[in-house]
Amino acid sequence: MSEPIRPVAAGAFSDDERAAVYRAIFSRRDVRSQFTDRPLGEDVLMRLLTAAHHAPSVGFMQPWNFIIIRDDAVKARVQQAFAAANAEAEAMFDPDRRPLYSSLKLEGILQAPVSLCITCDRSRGGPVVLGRTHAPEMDLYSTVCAVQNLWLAARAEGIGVGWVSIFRPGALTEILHLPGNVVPVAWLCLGYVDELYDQPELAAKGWADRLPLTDLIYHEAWGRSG
Ligand SMILES: Cc1cc2c(cc1C)N(C[C@H](O)[C@H](O)[C@H](O)COP(=O)(O)O)c1[nH]c(=O)[nH]c(=O)c1N2
Repeated sequence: MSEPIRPVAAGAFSDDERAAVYRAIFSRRDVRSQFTDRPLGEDVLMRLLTAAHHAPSVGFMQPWNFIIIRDDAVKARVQQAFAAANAEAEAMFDPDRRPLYSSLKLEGILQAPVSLCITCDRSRGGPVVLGRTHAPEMDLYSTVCAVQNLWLAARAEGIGVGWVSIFRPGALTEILHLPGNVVPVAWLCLGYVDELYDQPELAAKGWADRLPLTDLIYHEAWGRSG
């Protein structure tokens, strides 16, 4: 049943509102080690999940599920899965970069009070989904939009989020008993933070710098700068 369309004003936000949106975008960080012990309640978690659930999705497919993990035993298994994959990853970097890589903390799975696995159900909506017929990966992209909504809402709530992706294929599927049609898109560590880096931690620690935006903009076709 479709509802009648009720238009809402679509003008620019007030200066303060706009500043708040950009502040969330620019001060959002990937958090690995600054989590405090402050418990994360159900109310705020539901606000974050509601923000995620309002993300755009291909054909309005809403392919996501949110698996909330508070159990230390499950977190411990995931942390072990990280450690196994991270040891492999470390060995793949050039020897001259390896010491720096080893010094980086790349997850806070056991420190964060709550973890969240955001999944993508690739079969939701059936085999033909508006906008996805020629590009099946659009459901995965939609799920990433949900992650980003949550990440920004969390920043506004004073909650840090850390995305951990250093897992062997199938590790999260096995630990979380995911069915075959469901892909684990993001393992997110969540917890209140008192402080954040003022720049990406990987930049602060000399791993990578932010690329100049002007180098990334082309006009009309690939490679044509203004
Ligand atoms: C898809 C994906 C996957 C990962 C990440 C991000 C994204 C988007 N990031 C966080 C990443 O390192 C971080 O976003 C960048 O370094 C930029 O820093 P800020 O997010 O601005 O703090 C990340 N960080 C980390 O320490 N371990 C990880 O496994 C991952 N995995």
